[in-house]
Amino acid sequence: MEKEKGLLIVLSGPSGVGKGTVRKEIFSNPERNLVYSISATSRPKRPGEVDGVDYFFKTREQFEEMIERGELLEYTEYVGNYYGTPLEYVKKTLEEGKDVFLEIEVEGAKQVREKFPDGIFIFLIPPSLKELEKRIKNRGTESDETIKNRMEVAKEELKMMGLYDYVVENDEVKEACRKIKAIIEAEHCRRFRIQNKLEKLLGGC
Ligand SMILES: Nc1nc2c(ncn2[C@@H]2O[C@H](COP(=O)(O)OP(=O)(O)O)[C@@H](O)[C@H]2O)c(=O)[nH]1
Ligand SMILES: Nc1ncnc2c1ncn2[C@@H]1O[C@H](COP(=O)(O)OP(=O)(O)O)[C@@H](O)[C@H]1O
Repeated sequence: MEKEKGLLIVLSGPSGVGKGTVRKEIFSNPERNLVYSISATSRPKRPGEVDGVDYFFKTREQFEEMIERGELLEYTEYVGNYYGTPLEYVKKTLEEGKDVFLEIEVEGAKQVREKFPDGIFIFLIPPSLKELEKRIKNRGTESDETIKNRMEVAKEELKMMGLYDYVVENDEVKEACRKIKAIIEAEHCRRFRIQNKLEKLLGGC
């Protein structure tokens, strides 16, 4: 019987909603079959970040070469830096039957949808716009003007919600992770129910 392919899971949502936080929590205690796809970026490495762990850090020139060689599943330019998903790793890992998890912003997610319509697209939302603003403010050093711009961008990003399969509220991080894991589990059951039943019935043939 043909080997089951893994699922492609895309976690997306507006800037500041907590995508990175939720993803790190999920991978602090990952499911056996779930792997994270490390993105490439041209943004400078932050203190504590490790090349090949947090990102594959590239120069703009190196990143543009990757684009030209068709090595990226999707990419975007976000706040002045490139971000993209290496295609080969995703393809190979799905073929091996593992689930691949992407944590990317909305433009990239749209491109993935076109290439992998069977992916599971999960959109993370804040409990409220006020809370989103608080998170963006808490995160860093941005001026009031930038925060206003960020909020306008975030409102546009929120409008993309309708393109996703699932919407999960990130109120409590642990609760959001629990819901995401439950979605992945449910999708496995739904998609592979028939194949699993068949294998059970015919197993050993
Ligand atoms: N399209 C796309 N977005 C990505 C990728 N990797 C990370 N991102 C997004 O890029 C944005 C900026 O990430 P980062 O510079 O690490 O800063 P953060 O705002 O602290 O998460 C976040 O919204 C990430 O989800 C990728 O491979 N493709
Ligand atoms: N559920 C939550 N409750 C409160 N604060 C949160 C929650 N999730 C994330 N945050 C905080 O919000 C800020 C933005 O989170 P981050 O993961 O960087 O967002 P994103 O990756 O979507 O841009 C961070 O300061 C983070 O600690």
